[in-house]
Amino acid sequence: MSASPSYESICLPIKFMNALSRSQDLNETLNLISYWLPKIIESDRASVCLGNRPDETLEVYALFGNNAIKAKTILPIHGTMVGRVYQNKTLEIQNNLRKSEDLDCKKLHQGGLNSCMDAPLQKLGNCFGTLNIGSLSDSAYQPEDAVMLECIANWLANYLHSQMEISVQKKRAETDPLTETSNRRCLTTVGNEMFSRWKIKHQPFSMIMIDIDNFKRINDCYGHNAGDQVLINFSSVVRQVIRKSDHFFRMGGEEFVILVEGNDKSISKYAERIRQAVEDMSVQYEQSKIKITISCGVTSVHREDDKLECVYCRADQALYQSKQNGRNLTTVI
Ligand SMILES: Nc1nc2c(ncn2[C@@H]2O[C@H](COP(=O)(O)OP(=O)(O)OP(=O)(O)O)[C@@H](O)[C@H]2O)c(=O)[nH]1
Repeated sequence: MSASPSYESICLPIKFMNALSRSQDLNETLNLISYWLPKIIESDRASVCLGNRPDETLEVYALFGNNAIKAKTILPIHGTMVGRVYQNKTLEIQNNLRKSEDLDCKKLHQGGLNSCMDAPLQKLGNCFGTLNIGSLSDSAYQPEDAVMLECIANWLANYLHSQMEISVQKKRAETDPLTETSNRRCLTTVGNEMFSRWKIKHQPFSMIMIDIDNFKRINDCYGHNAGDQVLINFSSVVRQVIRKSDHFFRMGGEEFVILVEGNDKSISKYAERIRQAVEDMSVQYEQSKIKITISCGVTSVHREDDKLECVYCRADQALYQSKQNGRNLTTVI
């Protein structure tokens, strides 16, 4: 390493400070941190890990530089240096990675690194992640570097923690608690964004509106809890059939919407696949096996549509026709 940083001061790039204070998004903040950290403490790799409490794992959320452990990698807490730092809430330095028995250190060494240092990210005494750097050099990190990383981690933990809180609350506000699908409020946001992209960039999209058939009978026959279980299982089956790029919403009651990006000519076949998957499923509730069917209304955005509601109304009309024609059907308008 070149000149050692001093114990008394840290030099922070103004561009980093400005970008950090402007960032309103957790991912953007994580990426900013991993991008700028090697410029503050000389390193060949920087990453941020966030803890996943129920799973006892850590996920690499952002990464810059050497790719020895890739972003999105899930690391166990036990048997890793990063896990120990997370659990003990104490910074660690490993200046000879080839000698380490820790899983993450071995991976870093296989990827060409020789030293690493991890610091806990803490708020109110709780550790929620780690800030990590790595170097190609042997014995890269000295006690003064540890003082710096710890200080930076404590300072950044405030930003990260408040943004994590905001993103949890945002997710909660946009999620239906029963089925864990996005809710109607989220449909308005995502739908209007897709509609703007259609108007400005001519990127088309389609809407599939779904309504469970004779759902009232299920509640009447088996009880409200059974009805809830049907809604949960139905949502899970739909999530298995749709693609990652699709957006799935619960409008309320037993009515759902899927927004599909792009100009999918086979959208009716796609809706049929969903309808068939639901027809094939059965919900075990106490001693009963409950079968359900759905009706679908499908439409794509048209040139003459001047707002999202036009698409919504057409999908609703198509759904109405499916109901009128006997249910368990898909209608395209
Ligand atoms: N269990 C349960 N039932 C719900 C929930 N939300 C709405 N419902 C019930 O869903 C039923 C919907 O009934 P209807 O609107 O008459 O529709 P349907 O029986 O599915 O009939 P069609 O749509 O015409 O096929 C009502 O009895 C609502 O009380 C929920 O979260 N859980």
